[in-house]
Amino acid sequence: MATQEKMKMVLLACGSFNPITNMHLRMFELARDHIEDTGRYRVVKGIVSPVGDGYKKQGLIEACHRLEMARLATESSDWITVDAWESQQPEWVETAKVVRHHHTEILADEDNNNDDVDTVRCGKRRKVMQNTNTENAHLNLLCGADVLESFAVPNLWKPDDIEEIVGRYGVACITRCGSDAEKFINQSDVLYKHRKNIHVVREWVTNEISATYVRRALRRGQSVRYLLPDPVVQYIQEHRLYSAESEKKNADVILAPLQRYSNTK
Ligand SMILES: Nc1ncnc2c1ncn2[C@@H]1O[C@H](COP(=O)(O)OP(=O)(O)OP(=O)(O)O)[C@@H](O)[C@H]1O
Ligand SMILES: NC(=O)c1ccc[n+]([C@@H]2O[C@H](COP(=O)(O)O)[C@@H](O)[C@H]2O)c1
Repeated sequence: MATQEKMKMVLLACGSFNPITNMHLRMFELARDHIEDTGRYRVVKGIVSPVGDGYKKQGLIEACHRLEMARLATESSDWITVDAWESQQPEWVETAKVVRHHHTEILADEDNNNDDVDTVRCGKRRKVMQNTNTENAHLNLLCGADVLESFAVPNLWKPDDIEEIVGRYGVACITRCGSDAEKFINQSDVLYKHRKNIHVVREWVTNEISATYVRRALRRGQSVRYLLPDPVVQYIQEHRLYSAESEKKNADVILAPLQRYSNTK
């Protein structure tokens, strides 16, 4: 019996990463195991995409620091990378747009690879269409169950964006204390419709490392070692990040998506 070719899958995590924690890295490993276990996919890449400063979340420090910490955290990984595109946009970018951007990049990479193969085979450059198996490149948004549940918060997500993310691309959702992903999917018509595109990934070692907790510990001068990769702990110390002052950033500002969608009514 011919073995079916596995489809390539890229995992994209969008978030504040303020700062990136060991749990963020673990999410990638958990999702890769789960998705490869289906026997249908080969997870080839993980992308960390820190949100831009325009998101205006309380306590969000500058993107350049969050990016650098994410880079330090992933430098020893052979499959997780950091991408600066989202954080470099002048305004906050909807997650659906970020997903679209990365999917386009992946397809372009695939085309280039196919092009190269063909160039070698034919000895001359020509436009290749027949080898371009775009069906083969999949991208899932990787997130915690809290993000999935945030789809129900009024004025936070555009319904079309949810439909696009879940229907066209798919989601890998890591369970989180206090969230019931399966129940939420069952209660949401759009998520139920696309339930086959949602991988609910169970974290059996319930783990509540959160960036909020890490920032609080840092403000109190408590150790955050082993919650974050060592080079990230060092970077935070060197740059004296996270203080009572930094936590006040954006305190009186409305979160960018709430601002954008409340104004369009
Ligand atoms: N302990 C955890 N379990 C499951 N998912 C998590 C956990 N921590 C973070 N995530 C997920 O990681 C992604 C990026 O995290 P992000 O930095 O935005 O949130 P966070 O760590 O919860 O930060 P904050 O505490 O500042 O809200 C999100 O999809 C979030 O749901
Ligand atoms: N409408 C949207 O596209 C929308 C709304 C809220 C949050 N998000 C994204 O979800 C992520 C959530 O980050 P936090 O959990 O740190 O708030 C961020 O990347 C943010 O851009 C997207």
